[in-house]
Amino acid sequence: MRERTGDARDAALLTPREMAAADQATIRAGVPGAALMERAGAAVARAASAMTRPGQRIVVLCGPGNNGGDGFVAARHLRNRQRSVDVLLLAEPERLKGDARWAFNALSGGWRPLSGDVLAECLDGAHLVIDALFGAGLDRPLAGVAAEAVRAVAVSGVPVLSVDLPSGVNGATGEVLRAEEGQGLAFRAAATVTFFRRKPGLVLYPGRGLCGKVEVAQIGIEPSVLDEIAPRQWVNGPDMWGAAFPRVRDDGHKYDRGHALVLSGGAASSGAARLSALGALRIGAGLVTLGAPPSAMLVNAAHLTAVMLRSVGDADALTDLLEDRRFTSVLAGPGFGLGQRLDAVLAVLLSADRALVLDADALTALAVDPEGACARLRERAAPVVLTPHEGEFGRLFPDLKEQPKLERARAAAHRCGAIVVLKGADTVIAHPDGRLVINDNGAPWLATAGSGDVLAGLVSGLLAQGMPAFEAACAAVWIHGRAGVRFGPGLIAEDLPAQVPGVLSDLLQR
Ligand SMILES: NC(=O)C1=CN([C@@H]2O[C@H](COP(=O)(O)OP(=O)(O)OC[C@H]3O[C@@H](n4cnc5c(N)ncnc54)[C@H](O)[C@@H]3O)[C@@H](O)[C@H]2O)[C@@H](O)CC1
Ligand SMILES: [K+]
Repeated sequence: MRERTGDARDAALLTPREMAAADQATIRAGVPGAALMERAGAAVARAASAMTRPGQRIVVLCGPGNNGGDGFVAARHLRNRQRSVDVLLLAEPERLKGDARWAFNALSGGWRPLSGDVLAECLDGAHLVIDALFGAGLDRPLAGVAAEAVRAVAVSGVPVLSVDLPSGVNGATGEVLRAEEGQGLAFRAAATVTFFRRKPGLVLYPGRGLCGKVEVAQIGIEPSVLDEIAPRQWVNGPDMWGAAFPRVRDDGHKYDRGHALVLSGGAASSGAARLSALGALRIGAGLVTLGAPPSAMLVNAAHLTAVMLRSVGDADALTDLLEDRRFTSVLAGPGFGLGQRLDAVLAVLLSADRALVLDADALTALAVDPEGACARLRERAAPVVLTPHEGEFGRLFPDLKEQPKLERARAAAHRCGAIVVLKGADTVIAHPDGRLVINDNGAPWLATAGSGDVLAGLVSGLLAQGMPAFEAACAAVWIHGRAGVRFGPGLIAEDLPAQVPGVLSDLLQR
């Protein structure tokens, strides 16, 4: 693995507001807005050319703003490439402004107003639709002719290439804008050409499911503008955490690689903690001990080999065990079972000066008193990583439930001073200081019983090795995703730890 973290600026995700600031900074530095639009439109035309052959028909839907401007430029280039292009305009031409007006004039005619009838006529026999209705400037749900166009294109089955974002998708949140009543509407694109950097709305669902294959085109914006804009969200990848990843020393000892303690529930649900323990061991913790109640000692002993086993019947036993300073991280929650033992164990853990991962039942137990839990978490000096899925998150932060995913995760991390891993197909990892990473390498078959237990174990295994908590959480989520992709369909949680070595050796070769 690379010694240095790569340029995290490559992984930055820009909200529409940040993207507008990047455009403006570039324009202030002397690059005309029309030059940016020309490159943007040309990139769209290249992508559209690759999706069609000369002589084929392309319908370009152009909106009233600069997204439409990109569409005019693309249409001009595509005509030069011998495509037959219908430009349908969702605005009075005299209302076009600035760069969009320039691009419209440069098209020199050959357009029609967008209406249901004209669109139906154009879609018949068309090979591609370019969606240049709305991009970063979308500020209300699609309605009227635009909404009809989305429906008609969907019914036609003609593939869509979206410019910047599928119209209807909020670039900051990935949500489809919808009126108070009723469903939201957005294009479902086969591909999207976006500019300079990806947008959160292309990485978060439902936007991620609507944008198809995403190409990021460079249009002449210098990466140095990011220093000024200072975006606070990135897409997950080794560039974000590679430099902090634990390195195995040639002359190292197992105790140099940390000792993770994983707490098990009762006999019938002890499998979850074993999955976590295997995850922790596979990701490189030098030692892993499973702390089980007496009733679960036999079953755990029968199933464990490299993982050590200790009896931890109650809070006192845990306190005694933690006297051993060599335990460097503790994980509680998977399969633990709610009740007195968990409450007592949590009380010990919240005041213990060890890196902590709280998952599953531990999160449910904290949700009995969310405010008190956050206050206690905030007081801790050692790092905490919380790994809730949506249900657990909703119980722990009930007032945040309705907010968009990024804002929810950010607010929760800030409130409890913990790293929050909000799990899902688009897992978000939030730092209390506002930094946020979105994961995009998962596979649908990772949504299987016990998968989250392995993930919690991976986090605790990295924490045990002293990796900073935010980086550890991001790395664990990414490696977990990659492990799932590597195994493929049919995956069960038991398969995940065994995939970790392969993922690690790929990483080492980067
Ligand atoms: N110089 C620049 O700023 C550049 C901008 N670029 C393009 O410009 C886009 C952003 O342009 P704009 O800020 O003009 O925004 P848009 O073109 O996305 O749309 C803004 C316009 O649409 C209207 N509108 C928003 N939602 C609507 C709805 N649901 N129904 C009807 N009308 C609606 C707004 O009132 C406004 O008139 C980017 O997505 C990108 O495609 C690129 O050309 C690169 C350069
Ligand atoms: K669009």
